[in-house]
Amino acid sequence: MREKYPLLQIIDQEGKWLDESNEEGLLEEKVKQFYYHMLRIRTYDQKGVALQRQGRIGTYVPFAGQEAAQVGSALALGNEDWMFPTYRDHGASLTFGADLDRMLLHWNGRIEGCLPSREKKIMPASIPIATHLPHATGAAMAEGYKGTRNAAIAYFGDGATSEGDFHEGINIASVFKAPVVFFNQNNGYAISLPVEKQMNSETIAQKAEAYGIPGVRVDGMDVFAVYFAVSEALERSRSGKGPTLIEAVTMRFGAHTTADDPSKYRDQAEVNRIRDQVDPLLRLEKHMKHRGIWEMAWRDSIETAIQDELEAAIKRMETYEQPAVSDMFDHVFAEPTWTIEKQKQRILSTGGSS
Ligand SMILES: Cc1ncc(C[n+]2csc(CCOP(=O)(O)OP(=O)(O)O)c2C)c(N)n1
Ligand SMILES: [Mg+2]
Repeated sequence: MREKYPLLQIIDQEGKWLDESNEEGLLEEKVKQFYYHMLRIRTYDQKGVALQRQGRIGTYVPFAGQEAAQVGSALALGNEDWMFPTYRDHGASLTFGADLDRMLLHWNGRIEGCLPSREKKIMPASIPIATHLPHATGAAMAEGYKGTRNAAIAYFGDGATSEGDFHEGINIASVFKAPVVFFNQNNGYAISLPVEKQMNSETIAQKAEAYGIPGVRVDGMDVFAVYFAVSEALERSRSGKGPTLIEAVTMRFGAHTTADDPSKYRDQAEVNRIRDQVDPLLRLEKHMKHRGIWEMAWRDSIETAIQDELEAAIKRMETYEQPAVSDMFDHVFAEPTWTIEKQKQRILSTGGSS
């Protein structure tokens, strides 16, 4: 099956074009945009882990290693498209236009963080695995009924492919030719479970066959390959041909979440050893050097701007108004039940401090 679903790559590990005819491929500006967003979300991710370790935010979900998959896919989207991310895809959400302040409030456990953007159609991160795939199909079908050319993208991991919602979401999208792209990031693990124990299929892309849709396997560490694969799938869906299943083969460098210790189930020293060889940012940097479009001064200037942006946002998060303890009862049901109301009144009568 690996022969049938070969890994799509545009640049090799050393950043060189695999097919010389691509030379003229992407404009310098676009390449710099890829690098900028990958550096921005990596810096944000490093801060996220540090903030959690310092007790300044709650549990955090790192995505280092998956930047090319998240940036390449998000930048392929059109302004009016829908994004359905998981808890690990905040890098993709930020790249697509999620509000940084809201994202930080999300990690800080604030209700305001639940809606990532007011402008873009970015759904709140799905914590339940795969439940958002049928939602993405529904949003895409609605766009189809309205006769727009807008599409939806659903992000999900290798573990999500074992869920019933994966099957339901893709099957109905295929039957109705919904304009949706199913974007899988195969990072090799569902928490501690390696993908070989998750499924007997050699690839995730081949699962597309069961639904009668195209399956594409792409190197998730190659931002160009991801960008082209997702752009092509989106174009296909916009022209009424239905969904595509994309498997981006990637790697998570860190823990599943800050509450996880990966050394319990994988050789973390080995991950750290090969990290630099497979790092998507270093690969893009090498590519830019080959093309003669790498400037250290430019790299330093964007890094400073990113650091400043993040520090200012973190400051705003930390001075953000504290929620009242009784607020927790306001978001349980649209109309509170009498038990919820009673508990709320009890808290309020103690001054909201118990
Ligand atoms: C319906 C459901 N079942 C179980 C869980 C617990 N859980 C949280 S993350 C996770 C693993 C998901 O792995 P994968 O789909 O590969 O995504 P990754 O975390 O690697 O990005 C599981 C089982 C959940 N959140 N939702
Ligand atoms: Mg996974």
